[in-house]
Amino acid sequence: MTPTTSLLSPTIRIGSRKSELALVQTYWVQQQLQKHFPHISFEVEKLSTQGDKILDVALSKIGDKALFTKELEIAMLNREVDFAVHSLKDLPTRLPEGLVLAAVTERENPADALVVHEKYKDRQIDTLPAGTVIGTSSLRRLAQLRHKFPHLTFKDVRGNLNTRLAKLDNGEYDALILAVAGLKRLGMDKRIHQVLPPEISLHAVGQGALGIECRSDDKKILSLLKNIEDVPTRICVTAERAFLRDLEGGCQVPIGVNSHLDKETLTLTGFVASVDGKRMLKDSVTGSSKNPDLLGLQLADNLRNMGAQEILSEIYQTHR
Ligand SMILES: NCc1[nH]cc(CCC(=O)O)c1CC(=O)O
Repeated sequence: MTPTTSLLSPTIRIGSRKSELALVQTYWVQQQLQKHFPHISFEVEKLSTQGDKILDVALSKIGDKALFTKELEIAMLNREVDFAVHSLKDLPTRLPEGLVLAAVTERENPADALVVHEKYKDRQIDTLPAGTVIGTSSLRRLAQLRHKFPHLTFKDVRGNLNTRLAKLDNGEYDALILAVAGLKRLGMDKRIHQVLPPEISLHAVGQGALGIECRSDDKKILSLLKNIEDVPTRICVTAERAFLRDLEGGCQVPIGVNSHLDKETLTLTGFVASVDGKRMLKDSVTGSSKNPDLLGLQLADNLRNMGAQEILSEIYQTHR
């Protein structure tokens, strides 16, 4: 593609959250675009979202799913920024009128990682002693780990990655479950003690991928962003997001996925669980990668037929 640029082309403004991880991700996107379009100038506008401000409330108790994205979306609709870079897993499956998921970049390892306090450096997730205090703020991680390891103790943890790791090191927690992707992007690979396999932890929808959102009528930005789209990642996350969109209701729910693309064949695995981890419904579907939405909907249907709706309705009643 030939860069559409001239001396008169205005600076393109990229919206980002202010957190260290968000900025690393946004600067990476800026750099990729800069390689494709050396004559365009890109600048990063740092905005604070509700999720960056409310740090003392459990994420599962804050109803708003657009916690980490709303302020950026308002800025796009107000034409204060041209597009926004998100961790795709923080981007709601339904976007506001006038905005689209313009590009999805190549996914980092989407798995969850176990990070341990020094005193457990010789243990793995399945050899941690009873009562070990695990920090997580995700109902998905909580339900899956309670299901497999009911003898462990779980405690909510909030704050950015550095804050969480400090709370681990000072003994407030014995271990944390964090995304491999976030740790890697911040250069903290060394803190990854164990990458949890899908049999233990299915990841969040979109985990490990970046989602870039822009105004649906902005043809110039849409075509610019297509240059950094990763097609295999787009196929996987399209199936994952269709699955979640079809099942989720008004609040955070214990839902996880795994997708595997082999040439033209996509396999999507997903679960819905009760928060206590006692009921766990899991299934897989396989089909053509040409219609990933369909696979997501099929998997949601299968889980509903297995009784997912009952679990979800209970969660909506008690967590509201
Ligand atoms: N909700 C927090 C969040 N949003 C995105 C990431 C990093 C991983 C990713 O890009 O999926 C994290 C941290 C975590 O889950 O440990």
